[in-house]
Amino acid sequence: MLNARQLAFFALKEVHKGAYADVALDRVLKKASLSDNDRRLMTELVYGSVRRQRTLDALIDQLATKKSHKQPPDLRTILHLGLYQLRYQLKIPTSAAVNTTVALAKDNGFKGLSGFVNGLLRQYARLAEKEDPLQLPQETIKRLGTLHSFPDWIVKVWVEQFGDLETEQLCRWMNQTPTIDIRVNPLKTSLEEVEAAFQSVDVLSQPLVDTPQALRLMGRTGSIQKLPGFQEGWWTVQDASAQLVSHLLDPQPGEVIVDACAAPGGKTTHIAELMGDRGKIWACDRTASRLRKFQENVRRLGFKSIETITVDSRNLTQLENSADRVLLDVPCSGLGTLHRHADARWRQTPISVNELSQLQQELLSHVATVVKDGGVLVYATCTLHPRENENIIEAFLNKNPNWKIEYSRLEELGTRYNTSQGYLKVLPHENNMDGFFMTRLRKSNS
Ligand SMILES: C[S@@+](CC[C@H](N)C(=O)[O-])C[C@H]1O[C@@H](n2cnc3c(N)ncnc32)[C@H](O)[C@@H]1O
Repeated sequence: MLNARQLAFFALKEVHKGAYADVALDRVLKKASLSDNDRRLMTELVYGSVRRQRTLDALIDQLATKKSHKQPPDLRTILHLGLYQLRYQLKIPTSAAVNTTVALAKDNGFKGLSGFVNGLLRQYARLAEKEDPLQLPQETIKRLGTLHSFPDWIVKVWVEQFGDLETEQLCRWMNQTPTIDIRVNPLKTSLEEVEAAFQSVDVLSQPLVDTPQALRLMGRTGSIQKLPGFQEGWWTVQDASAQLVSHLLDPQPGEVIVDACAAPGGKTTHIAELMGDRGKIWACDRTASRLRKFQENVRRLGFKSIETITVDSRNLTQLENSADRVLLDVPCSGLGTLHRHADARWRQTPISVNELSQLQQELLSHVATVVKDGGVLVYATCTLHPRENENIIEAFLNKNPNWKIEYSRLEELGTRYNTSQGYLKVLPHENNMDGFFMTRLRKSNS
């Protein structure tokens, strides 16, 4: 039977061929029969090695005569696995980390290089007894990028916004294991009832400030969908900061709402809850497969007020001037949720950010035409990049003098967020929630 490290190696090979880390991990896990402990170890090794890739490569560059990118790709992956355990999995004894990595090398075509693997890992372990073996560049961006394993361009975007100190806190935060928040459906149950149901299966949870329907799960939960109340539609998994978005929209019973980028429906279903399922919600998305997932969620939660439209919302002509409120939760680079996707930091690039920013601009300028005179539009992203946030809103307001930022609702949502200039920014290192940007705009009554 294959062990957790061997399976982690298979999954990482897929990732290095271009697969998403979660997809590769799931595919390998489905075929394996591992104990819970081994599943956890494998998951940690795959996500950790992907996340810490830059730091691990820097160590190989230092400790081997051949640079990391000149090593055979599979050998580099094996070294990542070994170094990851030595550096970040301190509960694993050094001898176990080294010996299992040497065995991996032997079993996967590198018998002749097992001595090299052994030597490199033992050298790391020896140096680490005295001080951190990682040698860091002087220059701030490269230093933070190497130490915390982020590409320079992301560190630069953050240093320009938050300064060196906060960027370091943010990088550390994004390397943590993510927490899980749920949103309780008040049309079916209460926070107290869900807390008690979770307690009955030894899962602890706690309410959060500013988001009245949120519970944060504490410790191990096992498979989320098996927790009490999921099938019954009592709750939905949604980070607390994403819950703030629909509170900012503040939809009222009986209104017409358009959610222009709706799938998989986290915010649409929240809107339906806030409206008591009374009114009409048009949920639009251009990706049919994501809308199918959306419909499953709507069925589970049991809402009648939601109707879906498969459409590119840049051509949403049928709903012009029809909505009291519009939510535009655009596709974005996700720099506020990097902790949730181990490989996301390596997938995005300055070029993808430019493309997204173009799409966001087009979506905003068209979707604004769906709002009635006097109506509201909330623009939201889960990123921390001004090109997708402040710059989009500033350019829109400059071109559309009949739209203004509405400040009052921002303040009502809680004072612990950065709300300068009318933008509510959730900063993970300060608020301990996913990074988000949101703003509420109102169209004049012309
Ligand atoms: C950030 S996600 C939305 C998440 C969703 N609001 C939620 O809370 O579950 C962005 C969505 O925009 C959709 N999308 C991307 N480009 C689009 C377009 N031009 N028109 C409509 N939907 C689009 C994507 O398919 C994706 O589902």
